[in-house]
Amino acid sequence: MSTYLIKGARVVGAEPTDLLLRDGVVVESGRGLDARGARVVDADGLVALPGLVDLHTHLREPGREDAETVESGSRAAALGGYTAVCAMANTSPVADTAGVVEQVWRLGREAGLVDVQPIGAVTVGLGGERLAELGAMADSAARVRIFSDDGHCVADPRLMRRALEYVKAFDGVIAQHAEEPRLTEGAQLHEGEVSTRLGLTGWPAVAEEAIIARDVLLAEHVGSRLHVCHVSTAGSVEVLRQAKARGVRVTAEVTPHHLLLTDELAASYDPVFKVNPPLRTASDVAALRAALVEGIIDVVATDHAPHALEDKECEWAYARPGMLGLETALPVLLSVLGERWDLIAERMSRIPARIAGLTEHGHDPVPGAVANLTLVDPAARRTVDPAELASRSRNTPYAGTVLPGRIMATFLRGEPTVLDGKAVK
Ligand SMILES: NC(=O)N[C@@H](CC(=O)O)C(=O)O
Ligand SMILES: [Zn+2]
Ligand SMILES: [Zn+2]
Repeated sequence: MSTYLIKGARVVGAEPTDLLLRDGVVVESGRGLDARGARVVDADGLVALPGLVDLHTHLREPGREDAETVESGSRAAALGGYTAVCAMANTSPVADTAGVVEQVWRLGREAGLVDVQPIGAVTVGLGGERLAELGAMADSAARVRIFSDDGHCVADPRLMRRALEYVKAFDGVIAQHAEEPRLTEGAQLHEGEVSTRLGLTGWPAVAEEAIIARDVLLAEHVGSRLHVCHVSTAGSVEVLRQAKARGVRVTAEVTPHHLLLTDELAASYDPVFKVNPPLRTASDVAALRAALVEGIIDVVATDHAPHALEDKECEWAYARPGMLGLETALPVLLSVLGERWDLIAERMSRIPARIAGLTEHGHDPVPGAVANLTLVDPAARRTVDPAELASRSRNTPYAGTVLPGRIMATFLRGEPTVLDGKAVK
């Protein structure tokens, strides 16, 4: 294993210090450390953060390797400053057995760019009718702890209750895609002024809020952990606020795009802005930002959703929903929050690592910690160019946008996955 000396990094924004990485661990910190044969990484002006952890990534393998693979998605993640990602189960075949989650887990190990933690499906084939083999997935080599039918809502309250009860045995969590399907049939974008103006069927905020309200009550009733995926409305924030005040074991995530973009973009009819849940209004965006700062929303998760060209470059109504996120998440958060490094570390690394039970992740790079970290240049500004992305897909909503911050290096267990802003393999 190699030894690296990172010179002059501001750990979570503090005064510059050197960090010595050896045998996968941060072994020493302080000013003017002796290189002693270590490879030196100049981090002058850079901020060191604990490696980012994404609770919600679509890697598309197995099944849609044309859109993304475990390897290409892992590379995109490393370039985005991530050291761990949780891979959603809506692959083909669905990750609803020990065999499939172990396959994804093994592909992640082979790629070796980030830790890939598979999420297991809640129901067989995401069909919403029968519980999948949750226990077998938990006991597998992949040690699954998060279960989700993401892409679909576990709409049946009895199944949702049973899933919540089942995962208690191994401190698992159900991550719900909160969408009452009967309220979103044929929906094309957020139900509001813009949908009325365009004459398109809307996806009402209440379809999300009604499921969150039901699920926090179910989680409270059975004493289980619930995680709410991609929260997108001001009303959802209020439901979560009340549940948390009562002590319900609920956590929630928001995506970078729901913190920055609004439904006005749908008026362009450019399917790159089609996503589920849909982009909402400016007042929802403001409420989500405030909730993230306050902690009503616990984490930022990308919902990185790569899609092949033919699934995106078509008419709005036929386009698949979803947008890329891994390579732009931190720059978007910097533009939304500014250089609030401790808050960023909390929402993008420490808390997501805790929710996922990834004990090696989410620790600040200080002596004794596993050397999972990323180095960010906060002074850099970059124009997003889809052609430069490591993802196999091109569906970023930020093409041509100038965003602050650049990830200059990422280390996974002391080995660089990104150096000088480029992937090392
Ligand atoms: N977010 C999306 O619009 N799409 C996701 C599914 C999902 O996260 O619900 C996908 O798998 O493409
Ligand atoms: Zn979803
Ligand atoms: Zn998703």
